[in-house]
Amino acid sequence: MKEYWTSLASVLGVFAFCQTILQAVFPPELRFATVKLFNKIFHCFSSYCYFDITEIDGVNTNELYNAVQLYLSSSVSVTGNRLSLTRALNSSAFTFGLANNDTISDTFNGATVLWEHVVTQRQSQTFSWRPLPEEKRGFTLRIRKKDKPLILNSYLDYVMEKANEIRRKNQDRLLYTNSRGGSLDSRGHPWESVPFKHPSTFDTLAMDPDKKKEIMEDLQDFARGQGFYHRTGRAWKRGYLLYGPPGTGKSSMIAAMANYLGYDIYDLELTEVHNNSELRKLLMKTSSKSIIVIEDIDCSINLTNRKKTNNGGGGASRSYYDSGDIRGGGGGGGEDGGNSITLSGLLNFTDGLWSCCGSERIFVFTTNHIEKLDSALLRSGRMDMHVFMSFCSFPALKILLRNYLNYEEGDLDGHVLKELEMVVDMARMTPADISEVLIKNRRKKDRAVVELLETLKIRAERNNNNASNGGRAVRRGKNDDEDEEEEEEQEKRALDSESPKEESEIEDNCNKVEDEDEEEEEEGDGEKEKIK
Ligand SMILES: Nc1ncnc2c1ncn2[C@@H]1O[C@H](COP(=O)(O)OP(=O)(O)OP(=O)(O)O)[C@@H](O)[C@H]1O
Ligand SMILES: [Mg+2]
Repeated sequence: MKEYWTSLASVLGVFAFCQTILQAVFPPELRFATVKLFNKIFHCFSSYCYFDITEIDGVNTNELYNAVQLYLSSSVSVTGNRLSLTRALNSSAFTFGLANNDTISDTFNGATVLWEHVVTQRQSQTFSWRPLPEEKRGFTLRIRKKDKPLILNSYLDYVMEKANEIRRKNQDRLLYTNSRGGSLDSRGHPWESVPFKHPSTFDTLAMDPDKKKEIMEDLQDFARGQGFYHRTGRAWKRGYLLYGPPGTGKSSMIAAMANYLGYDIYDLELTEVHNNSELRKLLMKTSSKSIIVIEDIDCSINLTNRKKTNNGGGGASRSYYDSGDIRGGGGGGGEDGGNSITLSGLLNFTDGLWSCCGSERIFVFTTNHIEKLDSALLRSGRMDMHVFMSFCSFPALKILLRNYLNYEEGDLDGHVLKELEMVVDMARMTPADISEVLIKNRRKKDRAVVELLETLKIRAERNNNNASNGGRAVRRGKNDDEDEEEEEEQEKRALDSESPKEESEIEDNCNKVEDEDEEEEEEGDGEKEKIK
């Protein structure tokens, strides 16, 4: 032990002697330069190079720092001994982090890198427009010099991508709205957000299973289609138009889409947007991987501009090109003089050059009255997929029975099922109406089914009577020389062909819901014949 202390004392003596010599040889003003020089010489011969990624870059937060922190959280949670734990606002998951001044190694394409989390006290408060944290934080990335091209080209991109993935997985989706009449928040952001917690999924959505599958596949193709969109020179976006009577699940479908893809929702309140340029700014502030929704599009956009030049229906697309608002059309026209958004502004929003300022975005418009929409708005490329949300069909009814009563197909009496199948189409009830009947009696399953069957039968009978009364009224209005049999045959043909059937269904429903006016039913039939 004595020997140990003696040798330690001699080492310290030598160290003190060297320090004295150094101080004598190098005056204080040269000392700093000498250390720098030694550092440089050391780095010249070292096979490593170092990159500092500081938390604050000038006055802005360095996105790469946050990304690295998140990226490392996935590997750190497995290997680290001392970890920092955080839970971000709106997040439902904990995030692990590298503790202060700790290191972790990572490999990428065969190259090994070392990350160090460097935390130091900020020496003096330098001048800044905003208060800076007391600690200076950053990551130092150590890589071999020979790996530099590989790491700089692809590793950092990979880190960013992985971090975004983790963020999406950890963070609850957000629902944004612009309902502040165009004012900005303290960060200059025009959207305000709340966590998006809608529980609707494609599993709970009551609709035709084939149609549902088609939509889910379309969404998947879109989400995985970066290469395809790039190759074909198309902006990476897709438009869906959901149309149908109220209470058929249009809003529920949007929530299911967001939950399926893990996207945020931007619910655009058009009545709060003052002009086209404001609309464009809102678009610019939306993020990728999001769904931009305009509900009840026929009610929210002022179509008077269209009507001014629209010579009575039919010429909708012509009005787009003829409209005075199109003067500034290429760049989002109409904003120069007006203080309201125009149809051309909306078209540019969905399809103009500015619509590609982000990527991987879905536009969803909903309406109860597709016939009121301008054909320019409906064309492919803007609204790529038109989804008719119809009255409750038998397959959809089975989904509702499963959702609300926990009934699987085999649980119900075969005879009851057959009866339900027979009346459900004729009843033309919306899933919302049927849900209400089921919710009311959800504690007494048998009663729920009996009451549902009764309601369906009553509605079916009423519709049947209405149809036969309406049919008679139409026939009364026809010229005497028209052959009745031929008329009936034409009606049958119209019902057989799919899309006119859907259109007539909406109109029939609207007539029923709004005023059940016989005259409107006549108009509906006239319209149906136009489509034919
Ligand atoms: N297809 C459906 N599947 C499951 N539930 C549905 C469906 N349609 C409607 N519902 C139920 O009815 C309620 C209203 O539906 P939703 O708001 O989606 O209808 P909507 O078509 O958007 O109506 P509106 O045109 O009035 O906006 C929902 O909360 C949901 O519970
Ligand atoms: Mg809705």
